[in-house]
Amino acid sequence: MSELTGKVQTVLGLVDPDQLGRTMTHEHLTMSFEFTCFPPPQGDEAAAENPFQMQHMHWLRQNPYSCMENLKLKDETSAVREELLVYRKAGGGTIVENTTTGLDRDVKTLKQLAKDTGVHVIAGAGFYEGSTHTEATKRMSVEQLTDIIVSEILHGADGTDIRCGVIGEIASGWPITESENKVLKATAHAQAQLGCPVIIHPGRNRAAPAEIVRILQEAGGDISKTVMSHLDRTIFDEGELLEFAKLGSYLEYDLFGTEMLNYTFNTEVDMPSDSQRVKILAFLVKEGYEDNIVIAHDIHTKHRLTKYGGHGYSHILKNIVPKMLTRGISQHQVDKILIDNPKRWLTFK
Ligand SMILES: CCC(=O)NCCS(=O)(=O)O
Repeated sequence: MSELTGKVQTVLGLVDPDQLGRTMTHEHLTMSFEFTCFPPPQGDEAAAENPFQMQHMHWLRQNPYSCMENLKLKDETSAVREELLVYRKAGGGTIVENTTTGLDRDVKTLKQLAKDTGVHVIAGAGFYEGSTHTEATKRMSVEQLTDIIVSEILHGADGTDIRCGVIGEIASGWPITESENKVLKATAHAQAQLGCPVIIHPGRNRAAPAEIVRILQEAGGDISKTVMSHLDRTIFDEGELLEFAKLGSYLEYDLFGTEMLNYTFNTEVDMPSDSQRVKILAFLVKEGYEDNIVIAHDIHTKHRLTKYGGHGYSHILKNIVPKMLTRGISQHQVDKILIDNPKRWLTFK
């Protein structure tokens, strides 16, 4: 038993799990994604330089990662503050903010946003994808990486006393690199010490989620306290999804609000629509996985903010929940997905 046992750790301190309310389990409130910038489609070079105006929004929705300006969510703290106030009004209580080292994590801003808006914010410990690992990170042993993650939860992140309440998003590409493998093992070791929640961003390959679960399990991780993110763009076959679900992690559909034809990160992938996402949730519920589902928007670019005509952090509460209720998911099951499952996951053992 530690002082964390039975509690949830927000950027403002420990809270009773019952205080969380409706929770988006995978969002970003401030981060940089400039390192992912892709060249625009041929002939569209000028479009990537367009100002953020209504007439350019359709292009941005189709090519979100080809406009450098779009990748600087960190410049939008005032807009995000306004959005969080709307989120509260819409019935939201908590946001899990998964920005880890490599994405320009800013826990001081998270703390200020939580104070200003009354939304519980839970910050993420650990490291993003291998391409963002510094040479020093790559040289570290699993033990050194574990110590850093544990310290971000017990003492504070980035030279502050602001403590993280979840490990992740811990990200890997495909195939998993040596450095990513060490970070995954360190994640499992830290989780075994602390009894804390973990959230994973798998590589964009259907084999990635199960491979990561295997690595975590072999290193002593607790899969029942682990969220597997981004299943919307990773596993498409229903049989494969059920095979993965049997492994016991939380199953996260977290790209609600994104509808794009050409998914630059993996052009083989047909990104589902929100209606298709709801259909998959209904399928998982029918198959008995209502206690494992969590959902979110994973906002990580500017164009998804309502300030720029995007869907914002309240889209699920305002638009997706009513749709779920018309597609065979009961209010009780919706409450499990938005309240009970996140609460159970986020509570330290
Ligand atoms: C930092 C945000 C992030 O990693 N988002 C992942 C989006 S996707 O891989 O699912 O397209």
